[in-house]
Amino acid sequence: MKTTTETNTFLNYINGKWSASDSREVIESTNPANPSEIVGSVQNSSAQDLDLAVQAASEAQKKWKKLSGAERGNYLFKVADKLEANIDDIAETMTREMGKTLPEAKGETARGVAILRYYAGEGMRKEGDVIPSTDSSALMFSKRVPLGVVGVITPWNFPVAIPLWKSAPALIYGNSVVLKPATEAAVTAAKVMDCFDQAGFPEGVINLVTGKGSVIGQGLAENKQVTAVTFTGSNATGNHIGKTVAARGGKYQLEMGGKNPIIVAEDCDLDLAVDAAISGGLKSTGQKCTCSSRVIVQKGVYEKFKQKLLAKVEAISVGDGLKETSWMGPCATKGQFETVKNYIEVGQKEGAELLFGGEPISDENGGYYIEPTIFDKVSSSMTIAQEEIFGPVLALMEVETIEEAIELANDVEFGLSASIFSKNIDHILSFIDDIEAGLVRINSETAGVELQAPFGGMKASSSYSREQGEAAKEFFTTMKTVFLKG
Ligand SMILES: NC(=O)C1=CN([C@@H]2O[C@H](COP(=O)(O)OP(=O)(O)OC[C@H]3O[C@@H](n4cnc5c(N)ncnc54)[C@H](OP(=O)(O)O)[C@@H]3O)[C@@H](O)[C@H]2O)C=CC1
Ligand SMILES: O=C(O)CCC(=O)C(=O)O
Repeated sequence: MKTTTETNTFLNYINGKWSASDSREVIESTNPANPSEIVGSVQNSSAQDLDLAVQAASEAQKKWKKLSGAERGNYLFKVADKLEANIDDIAETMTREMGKTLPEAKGETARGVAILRYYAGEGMRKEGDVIPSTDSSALMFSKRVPLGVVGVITPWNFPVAIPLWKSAPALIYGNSVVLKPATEAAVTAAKVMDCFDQAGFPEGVINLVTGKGSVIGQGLAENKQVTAVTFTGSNATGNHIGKTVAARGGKYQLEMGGKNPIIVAEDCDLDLAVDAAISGGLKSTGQKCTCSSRVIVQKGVYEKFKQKLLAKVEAISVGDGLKETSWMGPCATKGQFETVKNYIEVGQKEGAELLFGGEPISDENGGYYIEPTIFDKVSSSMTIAQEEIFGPVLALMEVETIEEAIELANDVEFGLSASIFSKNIDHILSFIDDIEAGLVRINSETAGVELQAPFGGMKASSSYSREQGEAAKEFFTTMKTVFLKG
């Protein structure tokens, strides 16, 4: 990877070459556990840089789509090997850049390797169906074909997995890619891109352009040569991108927020439910769109659940994600830290009872740490029960019945993931039927995504499309229906 090593500056990757932006400006990416440490600088790219990348991608796609699926898959297998070889460096960079603990960062990078291998294999799978024609002397079949250039706009919370679960399927189905990663995690993205470079990917097939969302992300959304845009991030940005791409007739896919409930029924294994609330709600400092943020507990076990939860949350160690002793790292950015503090204040003002935590943790390096926080007596109309906090905050809500629990669980604008802890098959079946969520989890935490299964939400969480697994084919290809007669 070409970096100017003295300053640890990372370049754009356009048409198979590492290049500086014509703006000659860089943006510093800092460590949320130690904000005075600069992890690296990335290019503050201009609209002209983006144009070059889109042109390169458009040109390269013409040859790339002509390769067989197996040939494209071989390239992805090579990238997977490079990523695996660099797992320690990339995971450490991720921890230093966005704060996630090192074991979580290693797990995510290993997931990236598995994603690449899964989609590499996809190059050998079927790309259409034979459909009987009413004309007995004709052959009729459908054939999936690539879209063209795909714009990939990604957030900072999964800086390896999300760029890969969008780019790998785009590539295997014959598209070329321009990736615009979140600025807060762009150094990690540059290191992932280096794996494509080391694997000898043909020039222009995948490109990286870093810079401001309002310039590079917006530019991808507006550019008519970019046939499709896939996005994960906030609802405000996602909805804006959706409108922009739709207005020029492009295809888009949006994965956005969640306000995921976990229902704890009286008949469940309470210890399992407690562990799931903690793991699903507080891992990654609550910065997952699949995080549990509302814990809806049946009256009969409410007090017992609360005491068990408190005992375990008290034992959570917060600190630099690079330290083995840290179970929970800092918030990823100063902005995120301020947002979470603000939600905690609003929760108290609106009458929720602060049961545990709620304070920033002072630290000699000025890291963006917040105590794991539990609110009691939360009602559905409160802001902390409605809006995505993206921080280590759990809201406890008490209900009498499972019907009431499901109604409460559905009383939000989001519908990404939802979980129930119960041993009662009737409760479980009505939960599966009535819950408004794309991911329905029984006796398991709300977070946790399997790369071979469809991923996405209902209501405001997604644009009704699904990504990952076989579902990716729907978004990253279009269909030809061929009627062949001799
Ligand atoms: N669903 C999820 O997984 C995620 C949800 N969020 C939610 O979003 C909140 C804010 O986080 P934030 O990082 O600001 O999320 P954003 O949605 O603003 O950022 C996500 C991506 O979009 C880019 N972007 C920003 N503005 C535009 C634009 N006008 N056009 C095109 N692309 C753009 C960003 O670039 P740049 O980084 O340069 O701004 C980044 O690459 C969080 O508190 C959380 O609630 C955040 C991350 C992931
Ligand atoms: O839970 C996961 O593994 C993925 C979550 C996710 O996609 C997100 O937070 O953006």
